Amino acid sequence: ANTLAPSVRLNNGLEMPVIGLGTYLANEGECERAVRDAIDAGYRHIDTAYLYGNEKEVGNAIRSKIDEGAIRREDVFIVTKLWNTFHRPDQVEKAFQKSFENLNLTYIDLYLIHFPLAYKQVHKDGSDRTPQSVDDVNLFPNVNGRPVYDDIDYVDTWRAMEGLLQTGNVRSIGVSNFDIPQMERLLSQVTITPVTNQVECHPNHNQLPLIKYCNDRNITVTAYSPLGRPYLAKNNLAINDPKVQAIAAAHNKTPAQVVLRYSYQNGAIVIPKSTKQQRIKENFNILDFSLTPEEMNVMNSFNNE
Ligand SMILES: NC(=O)C1=CN([C@@H]2O[C@H](COP(=O)(O)OP(=O)(O)OC[C@H]3O[C@@H](n4cnc5c(N)ncnc54)[C@H](OP(=O)(O)O)[C@@H]3O)[C@@H](O)[C@H]2O)C=CC1
Ligand SMILES: O=C1CO[C@H](CO)[C@@H](O)[C@@H]1O
Repeated sequence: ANTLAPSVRLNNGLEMPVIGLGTYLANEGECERAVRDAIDAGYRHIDTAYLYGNEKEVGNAIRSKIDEGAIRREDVFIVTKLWNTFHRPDQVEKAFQKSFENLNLTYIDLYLIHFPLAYKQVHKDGSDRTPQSVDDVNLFPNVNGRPVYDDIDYVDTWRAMEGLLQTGNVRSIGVSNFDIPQMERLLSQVTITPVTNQVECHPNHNQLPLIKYCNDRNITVTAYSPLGRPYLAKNNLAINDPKVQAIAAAHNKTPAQVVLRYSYQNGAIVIPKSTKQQRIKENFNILDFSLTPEEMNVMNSFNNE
């Protein structure tokens, strides 16, 4: 059997594995196999979202692994997210229910507010009709390419998220893409503290102040785009840099592993996405080495804030 990643204890007492599989752009036909490969490689945490359109495939993969006897439901941590068009408090349960049905997994471990901003809810057919179901909603309402926002306070959305815990269908709730002032405002007004804040986090955007802010309050930070999305070909991306290649060579690791290890050593949970079996394994294999303080300093130099 594969070695599993350790878990962190969340502020509600539940445990969340420190490495998860990302699934944004894990498309139809490849997502299910990638999730199965990840379970085989030792991953016990999968990150999806209603937005990604692959919740059914994620659920199918997990159920097939449960049916095979490879895992039990309680061995895996499944995360999905509330999209921006469903922030109205009376829409939150409906949107959750849709994700819950798509995943079809007895319960969901963690449900996140995907962004601290709301989009207006309009029908995807372009008419003025009120959408009758979640799948009727245009996920990117826009006028001439500009998003159409709705004036809904994320504090009100959060209170509806709190209500979901009563159903027993979701065990933890959290947020995503919240900055420190937004966290501060949320925490000052609500009773249940988010278990995590999932944010963009990699050497070029290392989020050290946010990690400290959250960890001081017993909130984990989940690092999304932890490789820095190499396909966007940004300048100065750590994963492509000779200094990172040298650090990797010194540890007999790959640049991707060094980049993931860096955010992990900074205290973040990492959720790299890959649909390639070899990379899925590679990205998981970051727990058997550590970066020295000098190497961490080199990695810190990529931060561009
Ligand atoms: N809450 C939010 O708003 C957001 C959440 N997320 C979540 O975080 C996850 C990860 O972030 P994501 O944006 O996908 O970006 P990542 O930083 O994880 O990069 C993924 C890209 O890197 C490639 N890749 C994977 N492994 C390696 C490797 N070892 N070496 C070189 N290239 C590699 C993948 O290609 P290939 O698949 O071909 O291997 C893919 O193109 C998402 O999938 C999603 O679940 C992401 C963005 C926003
Ligand atoms: O989760 C996500 C995946 O990436 C998308 C495109 O950048 C984001 O909009 C979204 O937050």
